[in-house]
Amino acid sequence: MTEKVERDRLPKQNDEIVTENGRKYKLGRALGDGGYGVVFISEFDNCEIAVKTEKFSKSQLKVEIEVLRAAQQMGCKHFCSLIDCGTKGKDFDYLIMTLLGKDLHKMRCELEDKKFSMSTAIRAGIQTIKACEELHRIGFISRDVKPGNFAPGVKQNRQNRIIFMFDFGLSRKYVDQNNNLIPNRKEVGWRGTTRYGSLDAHKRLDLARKDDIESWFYGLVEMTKGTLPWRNVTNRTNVQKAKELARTTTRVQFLFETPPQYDKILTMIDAYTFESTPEYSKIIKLLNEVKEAAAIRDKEAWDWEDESKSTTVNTVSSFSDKQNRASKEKATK
Ligand SMILES: Nc1ncnc2c1ncn2[C@@H]1O[C@H](COP(=O)(O)OP(=O)(O)OP(=O)(O)O)[C@@H](O)[C@H]1O
Repeated sequence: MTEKVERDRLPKQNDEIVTENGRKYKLGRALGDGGYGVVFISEFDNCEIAVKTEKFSKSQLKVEIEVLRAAQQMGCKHFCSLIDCGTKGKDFDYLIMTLLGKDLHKMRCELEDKKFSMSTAIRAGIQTIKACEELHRIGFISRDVKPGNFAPGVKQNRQNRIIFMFDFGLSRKYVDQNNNLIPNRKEVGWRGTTRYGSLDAHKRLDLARKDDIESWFYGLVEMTKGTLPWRNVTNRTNVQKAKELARTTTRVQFLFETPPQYDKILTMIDAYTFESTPEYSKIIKLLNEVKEAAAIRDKEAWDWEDESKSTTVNTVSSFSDKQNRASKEKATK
């Protein structure tokens, strides 16, 4: 009788990961549940760090490692440092990186009125588009830009004023070795998270830098207003329709109580094509105009640092397709 080979076993709290060169990481509590894995807290050199693990056969960590390596080489500001990485047999892959705080989606949902102050929304908007610009500069697109994939760093590392981009499981190179754009592959299928997906993502088209910026814009509006018109719509085609209407019939409601600069930014984004280089500086300039008009200063506390504003409740995130697929798989097991 052949013995059944066990594989795809994720580690648990209190397990130890021993790397190829003998470093040991004792896993603490789980910080988050990803699509096919778990992120744990751990310690290295007396510093708290994060350990992302993914099932061996489903692992997307290779591309994440590529992104973090490239970001490190190019001195990017809005990315975690890659501390270690490896594979444990046929069980799981792991990636060890800088610890971050709670993501912007969780942080917003924990606020009393579920929306950020203009000061936090604008400053988070500027930092998150800068993170997208850095990702694009190193040759990758995210294809899953959303507030849930950005988080501030932690005080321990003096990074609590910086917002980081994380989760590159759906990322892809958009340029080749010679830095030429990879040609449009036209129809390739859905990628990303329904709530923040670009119109071209809904059309299942190949995505480009402009799609990351369109998703970033939906996140900006949500952080500012606390909601998006398609928040409670589950059917993807109806979400697409709502996004299309937000350009025409419902544009005024969509952008109601947002600064007039947001309207200009949306017009700019909608003019982009697959090949366009988004005008990051122009968009940041418009956001800086909002900052100046409202006398917002960089030193101000973030909303989540202000205890009077926070209610700590459990939040339901907007799940990516990877997470949805993984939970369905779990449920059918
Ligand atoms: N460096 C980090 N520091 C602290 N927490 C983290 C870190 N990286 C990830 N997390 C937490 O773990 C959760 C899952 O991480 P991540 O989004 O990278 O996993 P994923 O499997 O790619 O998830 P998804 O299915 O959303 O694509 C995050 O929502 C976050 O709460």
